[in-house]
Amino acid sequence: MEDLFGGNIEEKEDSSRFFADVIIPVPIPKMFTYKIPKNFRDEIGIGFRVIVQFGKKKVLTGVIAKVHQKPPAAYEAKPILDLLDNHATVNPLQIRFWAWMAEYYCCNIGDVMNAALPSGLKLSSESKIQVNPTFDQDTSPYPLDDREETLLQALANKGELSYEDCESVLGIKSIHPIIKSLVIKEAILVFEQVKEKYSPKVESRIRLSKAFFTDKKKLEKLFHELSSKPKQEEVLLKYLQEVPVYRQPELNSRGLEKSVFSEAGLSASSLKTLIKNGVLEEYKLIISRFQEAAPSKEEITLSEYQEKALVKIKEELQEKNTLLLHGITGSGKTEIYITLIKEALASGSQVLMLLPEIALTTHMVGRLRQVFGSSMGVYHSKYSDNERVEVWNGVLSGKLSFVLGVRSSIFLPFDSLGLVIVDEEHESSFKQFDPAPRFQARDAAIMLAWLHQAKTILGSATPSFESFYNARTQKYGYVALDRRYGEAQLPEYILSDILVDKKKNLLKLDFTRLLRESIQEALKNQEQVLIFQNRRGYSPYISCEDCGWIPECEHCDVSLTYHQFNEEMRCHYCGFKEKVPKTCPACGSNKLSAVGLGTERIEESLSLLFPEARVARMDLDTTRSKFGYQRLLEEFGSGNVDILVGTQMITKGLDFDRVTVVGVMDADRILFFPDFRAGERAFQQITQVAGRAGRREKKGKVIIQTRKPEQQIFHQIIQGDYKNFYLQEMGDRQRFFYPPFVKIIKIVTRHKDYKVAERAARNLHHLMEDIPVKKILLGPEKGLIGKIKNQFIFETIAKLDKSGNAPAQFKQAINELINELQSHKDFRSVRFLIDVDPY
Ligand SMILES: Nc1ncnc2c1ncn2[C@@H]1O[C@H](COP(=O)(O)OP(=O)(O)OP(=O)(O)O)[C@@H](O)[C@H]1O
Ligand SMILES: [Zn+2]
Repeated sequence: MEDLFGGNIEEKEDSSRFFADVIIPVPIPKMFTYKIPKNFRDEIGIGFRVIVQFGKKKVLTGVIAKVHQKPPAAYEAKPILDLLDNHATVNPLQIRFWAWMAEYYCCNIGDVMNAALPSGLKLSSESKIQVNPTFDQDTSPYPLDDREETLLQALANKGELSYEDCESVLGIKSIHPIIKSLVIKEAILVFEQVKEKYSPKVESRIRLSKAFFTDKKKLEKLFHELSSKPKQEEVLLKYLQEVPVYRQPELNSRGLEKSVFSEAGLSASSLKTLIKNGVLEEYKLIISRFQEAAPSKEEITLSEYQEKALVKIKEELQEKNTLLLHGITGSGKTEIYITLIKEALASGSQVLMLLPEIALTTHMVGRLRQVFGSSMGVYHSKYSDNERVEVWNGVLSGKLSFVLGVRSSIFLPFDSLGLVIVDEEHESSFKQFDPAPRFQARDAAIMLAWLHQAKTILGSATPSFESFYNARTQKYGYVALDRRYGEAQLPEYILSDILVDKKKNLLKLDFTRLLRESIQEALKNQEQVLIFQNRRGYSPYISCEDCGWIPECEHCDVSLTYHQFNEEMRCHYCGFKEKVPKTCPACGSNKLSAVGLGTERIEESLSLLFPEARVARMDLDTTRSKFGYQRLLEEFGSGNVDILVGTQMITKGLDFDRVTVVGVMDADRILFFPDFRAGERAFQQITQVAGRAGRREKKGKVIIQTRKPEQQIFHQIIQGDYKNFYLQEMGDRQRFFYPPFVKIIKIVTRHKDYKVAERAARNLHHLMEDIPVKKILLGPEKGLIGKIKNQFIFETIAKLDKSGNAPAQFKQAINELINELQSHKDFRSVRFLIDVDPY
């Protein structure tokens, strides 16, 4: 940088130069050393955010990992351009955690930083800027200078500006100090992608106009006039009844939510007239997600069994750091967590509770909010970036000592965790597949807890085999809770043979007679039904009855899924879509038929079979909008829906009173999936969805449709015989070298040219054979899906001996091999991905 920081003067002071190692959010496997300008030297420290130049033009936010006096040997250190904080935004424990994650999951610490920090905390030349909707210049305590005002004006006109736009608006080169200042003044928000743009929730409210509010006489006169207009009078009376402004004048400024009037059945046009005549006024209030909510007083009393489990948990945690709470569906694990969280908070520790994305419902949030009020933060991926920044800062300032969140909440700036809870720990969505870091949030949470010397509780009705294995080998503590709370009993299971019904002509629209009759019965009793099929869309594919042609994605090696709703064929891997062909492009036949079962088709069949029932569907396609999932749950909860069809979204955590029948449409599909965990997953998914039935007095019924009812797994599910199922599967895993007996690392090679991808994968494979650790290498093989988004995919699977440091050695070696290969000109554009524990 020119002489922004008085470069000339610094030259003379060589001996007192200081340097900082900075983590920057780029996929490069190291930190960069920058020079600390003299004017920052006393203020800067580990975990502070700084603005640095990277490459020729880029400006990035980095985080300081280390301050020292050693200049880099290979390059001339550039100066840090600016300091964004006057305190650490990231604490040293987090930096250790990031470093651990980068090493364990074979990625760059910059990738971890990128995943960890919300984009609002990462100002860069790629950032976009918007006005903070809650900013009000008239009431803001911070005056703006001319340039800031110009920029704000431009933002107000344009809606958003890129970093470069900001530079050209003001005609200057280094825009970051101005942006930084506006962020501090809370006038603007920084974001990364357009979809993140923050629009706050606004509520329309009504209050009494000043003239009437301050002058009682005037109001009396008004009532006199309104006596001939009873509807308007009614509206005004309602307001004064809800907001007694004469007894408590301070209440008027907040007024009353507008919807209160319509909900009370009062005339909307009268309200409008009163506003027009200046009696009432309407204003907009921005609703924060972080409303002050006071905990409610209500105390929970644990049942005898819950109490026993609690005592045992505490006992076990005296010795063990991690504990598996194996409590059947509906056993009341949540209430046990609540008691433990309360105790941890009372002792001054922080608490983190992780839930899978789709289990983080209003219901769960509401339940915990009742107990913990606004000292609890909620961290959800559907929240805007700005809301995530608020939670981050809440944890940093100590305002939020308890966070309930999805997998990314492990990155929040906790500094004294005492307890970490991972609920539904078996859930596969704790694993992040793309992009790097490809971490398993449950495993990472255990590491995080260890760094804090905190305890971890893993909870599930159907534990993952890894966790159960760790419990059986005494690495984890173990507490079982095998009784449902209250009077509720486990449901009755019935296997329904699809082939038998088919032969007898009893199969109608893919429903066996038993399932149809059970649904009918439930409907008659005004009970609710869940139908589970883990496949969205109408049908997995369509096919020509004459020549067998199947439409495929142009960019991926998969067939297109038929979505009847908008008459489209869609690729579930890259989003490619096209209209459904009228005739077969291969042979011209017009006999194209839908093959297989998706949720859309089941929804349609249900409407045909039960025309009087209200049917709804819950899958990725119906829950894309921010509140889509929530709305469906509310509809179902309030009884507006009789039958809910869904993918694995309906298997998690739902706790509704009136569900008595659960149908599993096609259990074989889950069971015969080509993956070593198919059995484990089938056990988990079927048990979990079954667990939604009969959670109150009335016993539930679960009907499993299958073509192979003799399969042993079904009988183990029915008997709740997790242990024997586990033992049997573990025998196979040991014989065929699968986790938890070995460590698996998957190495993926991708390139747009098939030959190049294959050759690179082969080369790497050969090189890996020479890594001197005990291992089995499988591959390289075309991926299960051979091409995604025009990139051909080859995979090698390494199975490593878990003992000793074989995995660590292997990881280090592959990183080096990949670097070596990539320096070869043929392979420069090949992408190699390493996925540690890829399941
Ligand atoms: N001590 C208690 N007092 C009152 N109600 C309770 C108590 N314990 C549990 N419940 C109620 O029992 C039901 C089941 O509890 P909860 O949802 O915590 O089960 P769970 O173990 O999480 O089940 P799942 O694994 O199926 O989600 C809930 O409606 C809950 O409110
Ligand atoms: Zn595709």
